[in-house]
Amino acid sequence: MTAIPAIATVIPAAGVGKRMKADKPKQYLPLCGLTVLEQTLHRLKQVPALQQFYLALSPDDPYFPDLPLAADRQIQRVDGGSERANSVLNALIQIDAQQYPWVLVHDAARPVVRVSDIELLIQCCLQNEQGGILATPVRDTMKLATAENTVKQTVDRTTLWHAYTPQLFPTVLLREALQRALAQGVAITDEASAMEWAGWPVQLVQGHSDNIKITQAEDLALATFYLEHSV
Ligand SMILES: Nc1ccn([C@@H]2O[C@H](COP(=O)(O)OP(=O)(O)OP(=O)(O)O)[C@@H](O)[C@H]2O)c(=O)n1
Ligand SMILES: C[C@](O)(CO)[C@H](O)COP(=O)(O)O
Repeated sequence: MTAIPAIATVIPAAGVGKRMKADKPKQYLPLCGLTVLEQTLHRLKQVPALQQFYLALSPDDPYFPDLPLAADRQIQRVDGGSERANSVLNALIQIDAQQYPWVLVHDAARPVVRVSDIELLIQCCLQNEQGGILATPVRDTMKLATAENTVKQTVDRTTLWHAYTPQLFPTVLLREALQRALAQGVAITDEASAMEWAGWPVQLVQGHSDNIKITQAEDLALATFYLEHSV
């Protein structure tokens, strides 16, 4: 077993949840007696290596101060940005990379992540000294579409994976990669895409597909099922 150092955690939670079409951002919707954000923090806090949490919130977020989490001294609030990548970068800038050489980034909107999968990701990355992400191989037959939405061809699925969070990288490398990629206008949908763009290897660590992202209304019912059946 590799010795695990303290790891900083960034939680992007500054989105508005357009696709959810609710009366508040999805991270504040109720899920099994807590908010989505609280469920996510509850999972992350069960991992002993995760010690300091940088929570990126909209600067005018009116909901967070009412949660008990607001009094949690392990949580540092930072201002979110216009896109997810800007929110993550704002948090990375606050982290002392000497104290926390590795940083784990996890969406507030993924409340069902398994503690054992987070621990597996940490173990694989530290053991191989290489950043990585939780992911699962695609299961269905995959099609490449034409502009007219007809099938151009069937794609080899053996090399295709779904990318999830958490994603774990050396703090300095991720900060530099994100800064440079954003400055050059590269489209960055997750941390791995910045690291790939900068030329760093990214491991795929197989997790579980119940690590869903709450995106649309029906996802809440599925997350409720998974939480109630305590995966
Ligand atoms: N400017 C942004 C946009 C998103 N996020 C966060 O990034 C995670 C994943 O983003 P997504 O699911 O796209 O959330 P939203 O942007 O809120 O959703 P939508 O695209 O439907 O508006 C969420 O925890 C969200 O709060 C963020 O911190 N800052
Ligand atoms: C980071 C992410 O959750 C990985 O699956 C995802 O990229 C978030 O953004 P999306 O636009 O909802 O895919």
